[in-house]
Amino acid sequence: MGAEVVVEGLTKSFGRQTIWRDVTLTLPPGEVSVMLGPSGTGKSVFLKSMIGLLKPDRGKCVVNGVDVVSCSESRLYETRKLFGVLFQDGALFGSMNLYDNVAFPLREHTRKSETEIKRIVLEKMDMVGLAGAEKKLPGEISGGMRKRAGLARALVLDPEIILCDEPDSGLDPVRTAYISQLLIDLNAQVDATILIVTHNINLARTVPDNLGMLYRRELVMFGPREVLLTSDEPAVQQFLNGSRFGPIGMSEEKDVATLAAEQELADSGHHDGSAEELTGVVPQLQPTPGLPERMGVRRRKDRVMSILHSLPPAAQESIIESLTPEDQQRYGVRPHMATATAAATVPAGHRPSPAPRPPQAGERFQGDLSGVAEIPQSPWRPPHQQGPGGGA
Ligand SMILES: Nc1ncnc2c1ncn2[C@@H]1O[C@H](COP(=O)(O)OP(=O)(O)OP(=O)(O)O)[C@@H](O)[C@H]1O
Repeated sequence: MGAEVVVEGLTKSFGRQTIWRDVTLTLPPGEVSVMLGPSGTGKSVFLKSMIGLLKPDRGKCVVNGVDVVSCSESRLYETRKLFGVLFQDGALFGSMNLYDNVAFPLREHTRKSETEIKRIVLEKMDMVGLAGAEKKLPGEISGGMRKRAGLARALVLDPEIILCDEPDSGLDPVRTAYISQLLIDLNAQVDATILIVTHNINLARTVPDNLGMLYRRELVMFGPREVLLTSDEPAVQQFLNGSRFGPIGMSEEKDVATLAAEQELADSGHHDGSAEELTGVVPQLQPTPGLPERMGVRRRKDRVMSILHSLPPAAQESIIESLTPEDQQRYGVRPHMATATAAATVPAGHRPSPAPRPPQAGERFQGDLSGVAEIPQSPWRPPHQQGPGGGA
């Protein structure tokens, strides 16, 4: 199973420019998470900070008990071996064929024989659908194949955590769908913790177990995918719909006058440029038939049900609806109970419309929804309730 990554109060500036501040989140072991955010919000900087390539000003990023922000160079070197990274452009060596590119970390960081290296390289190239392409040079293959080769290279040291920087960049929608499926299939096979940064909405809607968004130098939210996908936060809705109308502007947030002018345009029927008004939670991608079941999904179910009462009602409903009738019975929940409970706890005339604001990073939903779910014996506890060494 992949490692848990606990990020606490992480803050990063370049000179006087704060990129993001007080980022706090936990990547649950073996689950797939996506970090969304408009261009330039510091998603790549976040990934680089997690592996110690950039030094945050404050905060922690703890992996297997080691804080990569403050640890010694030698511990950082060791801890980095737990990570496999797919950089935005694949970061392949142009003069080496794919075989040598994928073999590179093994030759660099291990003492394995060439026979053993060959076995591993061929296995990983097969996993990413590149069997037979070993002799090709990066310049001779498509962008999608370069991403796959980058992923194969990220896998050779059997990482516990895989970081993917915009795996969809430069790919058409069909190739993006293939790479999305590949990421789910890889997670099913290796059970690694995966964090993907992207601004691709389709990937964000269909791939992850958890979704977060960086915006205005902060983590707007991070949690089970249903929280962000049912959020009525204007910046989140605008981003998910790829709309010009909303608080996110061309290069920064908009002022009140611009927002009012936009509202007038919208009211007069002007189209906002978005392709479609998608709302809600679409089904998550499943591993290709024949591959193992994703263990992360099983663990996530117990984990999410243990925090269900802290989530906004719309997210709760979506989670409850995604359960089988047997699971609903096992957890003691039924459809519509979250919204009914929420409505019952708010005085008539003061009902939230349409749903209360979802919890921000580090903030809990304020409604009285305790007792919505009864959790059977589950080893998972939120990080702040864990003792030393606690985990899933
Ligand atoms: N080494 C650096 N020195 C100074 N500024 C930097 C450095 N690296 C990144 N930045 C700045 O940090 C900000 C965030 O950059 P980053 O590449 O992380 O954004 P992003 O969210 O990944 O964007 P995109 O989605 O376009 O890839 C940008 O303003 C960038 O110019």
